[in-house]
Amino acid sequence: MAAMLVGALRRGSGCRGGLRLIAHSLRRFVSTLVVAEHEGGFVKPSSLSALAAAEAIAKDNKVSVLLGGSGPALHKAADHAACSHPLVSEVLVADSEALAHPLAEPWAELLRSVQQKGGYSHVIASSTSFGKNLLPRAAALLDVSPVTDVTAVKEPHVFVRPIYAGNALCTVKYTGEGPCMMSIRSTSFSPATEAMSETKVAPITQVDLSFLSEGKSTWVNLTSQDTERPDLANAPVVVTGGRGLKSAENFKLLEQLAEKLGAAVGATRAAVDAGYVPNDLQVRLLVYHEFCIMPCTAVILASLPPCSTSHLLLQVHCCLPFLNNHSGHSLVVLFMQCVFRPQVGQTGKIVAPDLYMAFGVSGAIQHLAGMRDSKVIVAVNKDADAPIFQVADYGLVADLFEVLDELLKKIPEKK
Ligand SMILES: Cc1cc2nc3c(=O)[nH]c(=O)nc-3n(C[C@H](O)[C@H](O)[C@H](O)COP(=O)(O)OP(=O)(O)OC[C@H]3O[C@@H](n4cnc5c(N)ncnc54)[C@H](O)[C@@H]3O)c2cc1C
Repeated sequence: MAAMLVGALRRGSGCRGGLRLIAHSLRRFVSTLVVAEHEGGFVKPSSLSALAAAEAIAKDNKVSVLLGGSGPALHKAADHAACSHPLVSEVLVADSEALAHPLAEPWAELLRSVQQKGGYSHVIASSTSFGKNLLPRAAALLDVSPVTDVTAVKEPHVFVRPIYAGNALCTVKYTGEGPCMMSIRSTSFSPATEAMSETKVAPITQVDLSFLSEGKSTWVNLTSQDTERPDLANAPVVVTGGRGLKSAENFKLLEQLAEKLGAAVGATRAAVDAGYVPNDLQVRLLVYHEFCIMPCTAVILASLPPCSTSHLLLQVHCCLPFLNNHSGHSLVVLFMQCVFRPQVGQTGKIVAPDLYMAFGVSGAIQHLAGMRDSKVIVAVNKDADAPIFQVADYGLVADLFEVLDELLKKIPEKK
């Protein structure tokens, strides 16, 4: 129906009043599927931002929330989703062990199936590691081209997204067939703060998962370091150090400050590469079956430098068609080790905390791309011409070691 209406609009048939009527009818057919992530029985803040993006598409958007996983936490999160936003009209729950981990393969199948049944005009996921991994794969299955990293919605099919490491913003119009699949930068869409009335709790429906087949990838293990520090991506205060810190020993001063402020610690790529920052090591082991691997390809995969999960998985997915073309062996096991770094920027995390403090950071565009949306930016640098001062709300031209020393003396311990 919506496609027919678009056709009529494109042909320009009818009088202006008729067109207005058609455009009005078209708006009524906006319906959105939000792929939600959850943790500890609650929908994650980044997915609540995806709901805010759905509202930006149309005030009368009919929103379905898709949640997957298994166990009581999933059902608790479904209850949360059902009353998380006034536009949510239904919550779809996919309860299966196969969806308990963020493996793109079964999730992409799920998304394709739910989309084909629901015929949504839009599908939204957050630009998290999971969303970035899932969306292109699901879009390929549905034969559409996704719009990624959307920061603003101008019209239902017109979006703003950053290009050139966030140095420019471009407005793009999605002209493809439905659905319009998009990932959004959660820092650009504030989740609704008003509580929903109890009468507006959306119904929860179980998704039929009979189509799920045994996939080619299996989740084996995840080990991660527990830390009491807030997660870098969601922390309200971030304290970041750059190459100006000069050593891993000095970086500990920054950690002491973060401790006192209850802040997350970030770093520039230069500081990470110089080895100033302890890495949070996470090891993810994936097993890929049924395709062959050429020795030279194995070398490429094994020598990947430490990088973010999404970056690493993207590279592996890019290799898959190549691997499949060289069949000959039936089982291949790839051990992928992924180091999660506290790096902020184009190739690191995108953050937008209430307070961002940068010590000894020059402000390269690749770094600014990851933090320029922070509400208040404080920069300490001994070079008055450092580009970081162009985005800073408060800038201090000073030796960072003197400033850190004074701050550590004056700020009381966190209770
Ligand atoms: C494709 C690509 C992707 C990239 N992605 C990222 C990314 O995601 N994140 C990222 O951060 N970078 C990224 N980079 C690297 C980026 O270009 C810069 O090299 C990096 O951000 C610089 O880090 P820095 O500011 O710590 O170091 P520098 O540029 O060396 O700056 C150090 C600063 O410390 C100051 N300083 C030194 N001593 C003191 C002192 N005692 N007191 C006060 N100030 C002092 C200096 O004046 C200087 O301004 C990327 C680069 C490329 C090519």
